Amino acid sequence: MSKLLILGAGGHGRVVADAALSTGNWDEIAFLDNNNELNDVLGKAVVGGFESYMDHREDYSAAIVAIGNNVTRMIWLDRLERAGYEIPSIIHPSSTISRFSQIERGSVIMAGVVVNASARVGKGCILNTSSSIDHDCILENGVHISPGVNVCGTVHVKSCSWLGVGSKVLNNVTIGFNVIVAAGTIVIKDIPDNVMVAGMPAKIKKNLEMKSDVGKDFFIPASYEWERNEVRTRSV
Ligand SMILES: CC(=O)SCCNC(=O)CCNC(=O)[C@H](O)C(C)(C)COP(=O)(O)OP(=O)(O)OC[C@H]1O[C@@H](n2cnc3c(N)ncnc32)[C@H](O)[C@@H]1OP(=O)(O)O
Repeated sequence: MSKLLILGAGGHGRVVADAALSTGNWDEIAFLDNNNELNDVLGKAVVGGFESYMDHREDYSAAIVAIGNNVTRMIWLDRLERAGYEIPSIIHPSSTISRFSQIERGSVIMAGVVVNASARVGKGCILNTSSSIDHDCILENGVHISPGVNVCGTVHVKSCSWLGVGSKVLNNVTIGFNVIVAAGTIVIKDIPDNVMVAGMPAKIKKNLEMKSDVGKDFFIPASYEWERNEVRTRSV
């Protein structure tokens, strides 16, 4: 029997649960959430707070993190992996994912998403509703692509960056680590690490700090420093 534990029973957690149920891959789903007023979400049990994750290891073989904040999501994903949970990727059946793309564990792909050939999506990413990731793109770990975003071919988005709703990225651009691309922005040139950009074309609006004790290396394991040539020749 396949049982999935979802960390986070908020709006994003409900969408992840819905996508997981749509796959037909899970016999049972339950949530962990720190809101102790939640007992039942979408008719599924909330079986404890986040910190109780070790207690459920025997009952639930697989777990996924449904937390919107990129850094927090990656930290919890790491804890679950270390605890021995299987970390699946959840891919909504109405998405169109190229057989020549690669999706790493812990990533969730919502309804209406398109991922084209030779794209590579790292660990713990969110590809939100009706976004598109075109050929040869590299999304490193912990990236969030918001609803309606279009990423053209051969774009590289580094770890923990967030592309806001409806933003668009032109071909061959690199977006740095821990970047926020504001809603509706058009990115036409490379963006450095740790900034928020907005506008058409994108301009830097502010510098950002990584609000976490863990260093940048935590988010970019060597295995995810992908070479573009390797991406073009790999298939699932
Ligand atoms: C399923 C789901 O719901 S997934 C979630 C999807 N939601 C989103 O994608 C929301 C994205 N959020 C945004 O775009 C927000 O505007 C944020 C996160 C960028 C705001 O970040 P903040 O750091 O709070 O920025 P702040 O509001 O201080 O604005 C800083 C500057 O950027 C500008 N700015 C902020 N957002 C935008 C935007 N979308 N377009 C143009 N300019 C913008 C502000 O006007 C301000 O400009 P100024 O300094 O010239 O006055």
